[in-house]
Amino acid sequence: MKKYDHIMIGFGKGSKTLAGALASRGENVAIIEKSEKMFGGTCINVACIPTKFLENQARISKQSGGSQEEKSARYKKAIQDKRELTARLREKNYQKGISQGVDVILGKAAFLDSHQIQVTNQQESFVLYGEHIYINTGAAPFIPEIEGIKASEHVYTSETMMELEELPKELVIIGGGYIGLEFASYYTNFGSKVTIIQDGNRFIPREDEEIAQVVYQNLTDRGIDILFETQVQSIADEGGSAIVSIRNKQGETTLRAEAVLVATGRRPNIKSLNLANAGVEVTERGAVSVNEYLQTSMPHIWAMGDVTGGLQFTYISLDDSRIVKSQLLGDGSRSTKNRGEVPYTVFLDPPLSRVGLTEKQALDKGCAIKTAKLPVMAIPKAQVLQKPEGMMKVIVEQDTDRILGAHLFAVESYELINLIKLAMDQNIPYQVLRDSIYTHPTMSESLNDLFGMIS
Ligand SMILES: Cc1cc2nc3c(=O)[nH]c(=O)nc-3n(C[C@H](O)[C@H](O)[C@H](O)COP(=O)(O)OP(=O)(O)OC[C@H]3O[C@@H](n4cnc5c(N)ncnc54)[C@H](O)[C@@H]3O)c2cc1C
Ligand SMILES: NC(=O)c1ccc[n+]([C@@H]2O[C@H](COP(=O)([O-])OP(=O)(O)OC[C@H]3O[C@@H](n4cnc5c(N)ncnc54)[C@H](O)[C@@H]3O)[C@@H](O)[C@H]2O)c1
Repeated sequence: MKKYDHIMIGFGKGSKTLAGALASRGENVAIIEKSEKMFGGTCINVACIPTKFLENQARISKQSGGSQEEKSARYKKAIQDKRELTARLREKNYQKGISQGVDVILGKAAFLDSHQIQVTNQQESFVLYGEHIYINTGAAPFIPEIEGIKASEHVYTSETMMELEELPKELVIIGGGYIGLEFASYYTNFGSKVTIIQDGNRFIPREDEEIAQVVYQNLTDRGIDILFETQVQSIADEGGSAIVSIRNKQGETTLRAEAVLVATGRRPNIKSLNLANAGVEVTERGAVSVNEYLQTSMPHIWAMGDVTGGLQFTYISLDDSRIVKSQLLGDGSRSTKNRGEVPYTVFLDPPLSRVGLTEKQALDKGCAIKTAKLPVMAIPKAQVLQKPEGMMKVIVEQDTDRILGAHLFAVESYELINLIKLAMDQNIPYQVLRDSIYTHPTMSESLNDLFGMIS
């Protein structure tokens, strides 16, 4: 039986980063990955990178306009180019692992006990021994129990949707979360007619209410229909389309769509791991149970990324690897409690970026606050970019002048939000951002005006 100092299960962001760091120090490291199409993990193959490539292509296509045939041709080309991009990145990730001295092993991993892992691929099945083990198996789409959902040929997940070469004329999206809204935005720009079905009664309920209202208005102005408190009863194929039967307060009706995207959340990938054999505990919600140092119930086994049931972002998996690395190679002080603010962006057009508290959250915590709002149309760079839609809002603590939250529904906000995160982490008072010199014309300079409106 081959023995390793470190075995990573899953070729995710956390694994590949940690594996490289350990291997470069002469440690004996293996990554086990179940699919050769997933070398490098979810992000580069079927998630962040391909979706953001399509997001960009969709905006370019929208600007080009033209007939439905031209739009469909551009869409098809974008899907093909996306495939090339992911193949290139996959190969690059594989080669990087190898060149760092990491053994990349193809096969599905399952625990036999707390150190021995059974690896099974199409050719063989064998056992490896790991002194230290890291679970980084990610998450998979949750598919709700809806009649006909599995049988329909027109139902997709985010992953399979990005392999669809024909631009759907009508797209129905089940779920109005990150994936649902992003795909709604891309496919609208490509030229599809999009309807989002949401089970709840509020639009992006975790977001600041005022900003959510502006985003909602923007999406509906772009022609996206959003149905609330609506249940999908069944899906049935008919004449090259899916017939989606829905029910809400208005009664029952059907929607016809060439494609139906299921975007109802992603659940940790633990099923095939046989965690019980290793004595690794699982949470009630089916994630690997970890403490703030990402240690599982077994002292030599850690978990990183989506499988821990926390925030599902690539940069969280990356930061998880820093937390584990700090225990293995550093002073062990880094933890999920001191990693700082976690910003995020929903890649709409314009993007919605956020860090920190909403106004309501700040008030509920009993904070005395000051707020400021700036319409994006007032920002010169937004006019230059011909993207004047949106709104920026910040929340500042009355007594300390600390920034508590920022909600930027604005072009290029995915860059700007990281600057505000830095200020928040470093306890920099809002006046510093207000009075800073920024290059012109940029979206950053809007911080002069935005924070200048705090009184
Ligand atoms: C459509 C979409 C768009 C997204 N966009 C963004 C974005 O813009 N920005 C962002 O930060 N995040 C985004 N995310 C989230 C991001 O992709 C994930 O949070 C991130 O990829 C999780 O990485 P990870 O390290 O947890 O594991 P993953 O990268 O998911 O890697 C897990 C790996 O484990 C393998 N595996 C599973 N089980 C086994 C087993 N038993 N044996 C061996 N191997 C196994 C899997 O095949 C997989 O390759 C997006 C997600 C989706 C679905
Ligand atoms: N830009 C980014 O960083 C980015 C982009 C895409 C995805 N992601 C990550 O991927 C994860 C998964 O995204 P997601 O959109 O699948 O999940 P999500 O949890 O963000 O949203 C799921 C939505 O589906 C709704 N829903 C659930 N069941 C339903 C049903 N039967 N009918 C109608 N609506 C239903 C929920 O109310 C919710 O609004 C996110 O948590 C996010 O972290 C990140």
